[in-house]
Amino acid sequence: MKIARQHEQDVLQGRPDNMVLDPTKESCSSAHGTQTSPPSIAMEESDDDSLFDEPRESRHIPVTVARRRAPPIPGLFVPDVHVPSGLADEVFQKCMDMYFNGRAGVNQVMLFGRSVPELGGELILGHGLPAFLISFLHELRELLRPVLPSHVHALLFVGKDNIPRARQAIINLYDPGEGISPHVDLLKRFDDGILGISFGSGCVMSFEKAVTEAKEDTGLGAEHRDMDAHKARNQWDLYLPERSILVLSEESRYRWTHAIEGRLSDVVENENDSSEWSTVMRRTRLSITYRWLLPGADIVGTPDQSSVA
Ligand SMILES: O=C(O)CCC(=O)C(=O)O
Ligand SMILES: [Fe+2]
Repeated sequence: MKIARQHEQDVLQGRPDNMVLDPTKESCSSAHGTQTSPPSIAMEESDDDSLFDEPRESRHIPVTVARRRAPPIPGLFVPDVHVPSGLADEVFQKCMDMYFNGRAGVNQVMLFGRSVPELGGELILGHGLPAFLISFLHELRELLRPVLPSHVHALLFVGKDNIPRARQAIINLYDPGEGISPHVDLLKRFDDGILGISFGSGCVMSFEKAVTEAKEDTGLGAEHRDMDAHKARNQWDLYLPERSILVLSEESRYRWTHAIEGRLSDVVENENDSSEWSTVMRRTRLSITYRWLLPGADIVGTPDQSSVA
C-alpha cells in the first residue's frame, strides 16, 4: 500500500526482512525472506554554515524501518488526532510568508509570549506571540484535551505551577536533506512539557536514551551488561507525518535525545501493514515547537539546542 499523499514516483516498497531492529516485530525480522539488501538512503551535500546537522558528502547508508506508533518512552505522546488540514495549511502559509519567503538562508525563528489571564479569568496562552500562533495554541488545547492524560494536558497548557508563564515558539524549516543533531532541549532554559507540530512533510525523528544501561559502568561483566542492554531498548525511530503532534514530557524530555537525520527520504512501515515498508521522500518541512521558559530564563541570547552535556 502506498503512503498517503506521496507521489507515485516518491515511493519504493518492500518487506523489511533482515533489518528490522524492533524486537517486538520478530515476524518481519527473520532471515528467510528473499530481500537481500536492506534499504539505503541517499544523503545530500552539506552546507557548512547551516544551523542544522547535515551530512558532508553524498553517500548511501543503511537505515532501519521507522515505526508509526509512538515508542514506549515514558512521557512521549503522538496522539492519533492530527491538525485539520485547512488549519495546518493556513499556519504553514503564515509562517512561510512572515518569516521565510524571500529570506534566503533563514531556517529558524524564535518567538516569545506569555500566558496572561484574560477578562473573565481564562488564560491567553501566549500573549506577545503573533495572533495566529496564539489561536493555534488554543486550537491545539481543544484538539488534545480528549486524547491526552489530563495531567499531561495541564502541563502543556497551564504549566507546572498554575501561574502565568513565559513560553517560546521556535519555528524550524527543513529542506529535504536537512536535519537536526541529537539533543536534549536545554535543561537550564526550558521547563517540562514540549509540544511539536509537523507541517508540509513528514520525517523520521530518532530518540536515543541519553545514558544507557549498557554504557553505564554497572560493575558487571560484559555478558551481564549485554543482557541489561537487551531488557530495555535505547533507540527508536518514529515517523512523524505532516500535521502530527508530538508531546515530550517527563522521561522523554529529560533522559532521551531527539534528532532528525539529514536525508532525502525515510524508510517507514506501512500504515495498514507494519510488516511492509515504503520509502517516503521528504518535502520541505516546517515545525513549530512550543515550550515553557524556566523562571528567569526569559532573557534571549543563548542558543536553544544543546547536546546532553
Ligand atoms: O523540527 C522538529 O520537530 C524538532 C525541533 C527541535 O527539536 C528543537 O527545535 O529543539
Ligand atoms: Fe529539540
